Amino acid sequence: MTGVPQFLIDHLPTASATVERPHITLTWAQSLDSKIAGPGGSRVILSGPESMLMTHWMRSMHDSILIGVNTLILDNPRLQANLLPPSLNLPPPQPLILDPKLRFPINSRILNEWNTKPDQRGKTLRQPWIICGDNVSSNRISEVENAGARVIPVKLDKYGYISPSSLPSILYNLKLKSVMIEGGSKVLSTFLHTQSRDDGSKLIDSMIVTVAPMFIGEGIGFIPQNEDIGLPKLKTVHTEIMGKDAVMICQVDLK
Ligand SMILES: NC(=O)C1=CN([C@@H]2O[C@H](COP(=O)(O)OP(=O)(O)OC[C@H]3O[C@@H](n4cnc5c(N)ncnc54)[C@H](OP(=O)(O)O)[C@@H]3O)[C@@H](O)[C@H]2O)C=CC1
Ligand SMILES: Nc1nc(O)c(N)c(N[C@@H]2O[C@H](COP(=O)(O)O)[C@@H](O)[C@H]2O)n1
Repeated sequence: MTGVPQFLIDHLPTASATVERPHITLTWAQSLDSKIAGPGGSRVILSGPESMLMTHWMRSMHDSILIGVNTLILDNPRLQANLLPPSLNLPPPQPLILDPKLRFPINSRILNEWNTKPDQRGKTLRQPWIICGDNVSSNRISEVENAGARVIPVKLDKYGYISPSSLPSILYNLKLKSVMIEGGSKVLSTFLHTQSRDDGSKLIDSMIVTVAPMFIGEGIGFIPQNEDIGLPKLKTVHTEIMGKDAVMICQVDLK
């Protein structure tokens, strides 16, 4: 694979997204028994080399990558498109963390790399942006900002979360045209249970799922147990075999 996989060009129209109507992609990698991590949330390598590279192409096709704070704490991910050739000089995606209580660990890898590799800023790295509740203390916000991250306080919903339906307006304010939501389980669940944006249009534009031919058994499901009622109807727009894995592109079917 020397360039963006053709099926992503054909079925992931992020290039035509606008700040006024940002494109929202929901994506994850799962086992055949629908697990995204092992016991206690331990990280599992599900994607083979081909689908992992495809995931990094997907990252580079979006303005931003979003995860929940638990994924940040458990996986300590890099959230870069670092598997792609550096010679392409592709702009790095903006890391966004949904973190209502601002539990953000200031020793996280995304912040450490931002602070210790100033020459890579804007090349392979962007400053971590943390979206928290507007009830977080100013002392805590200063602590995280002084450590080098940007903190964006927003109104929380009745569950104490960043409301999925309000994400488009948050992206609009941040001038981001697209976001790739990578998980984890709780974030995938609240977004899958929310059909529309505050303006009434469809929330999720694309859903891309890598299915790895393995069973995990005990582990973390793609959504938490007992949250599988009320999930949306889907239609498959494309499937692709990538090495050992199958990649499905679906859309929410509002009909
Ligand atoms: N295989 C894959 O593709 C992936 C696997 N994972 C795995 O997922 C696991 C983590 O998932 P999980 O524990 O569910 O945590 P999440 O990463 O989904 O984070 C959940 C937390 O995010 C905060 N939050 C803010 N807004 C929302 C919202 N709208 N909906 C949900 N949460 C919100 C809350 O923080 P607070 O509690 O502070 O209020 C919540 O508890 C890890 O084990 C990781 O390895 C993660 C990504 C991809
Ligand atoms: N596509 C995919 N395949 C897997 O097998 C995975 N375990 C994940 N996990 C997600 O990727 C993040 C790690 O990213 P970095 O490589 O550190 O940049 C992890 O936090 C999950 O969001 N994804």
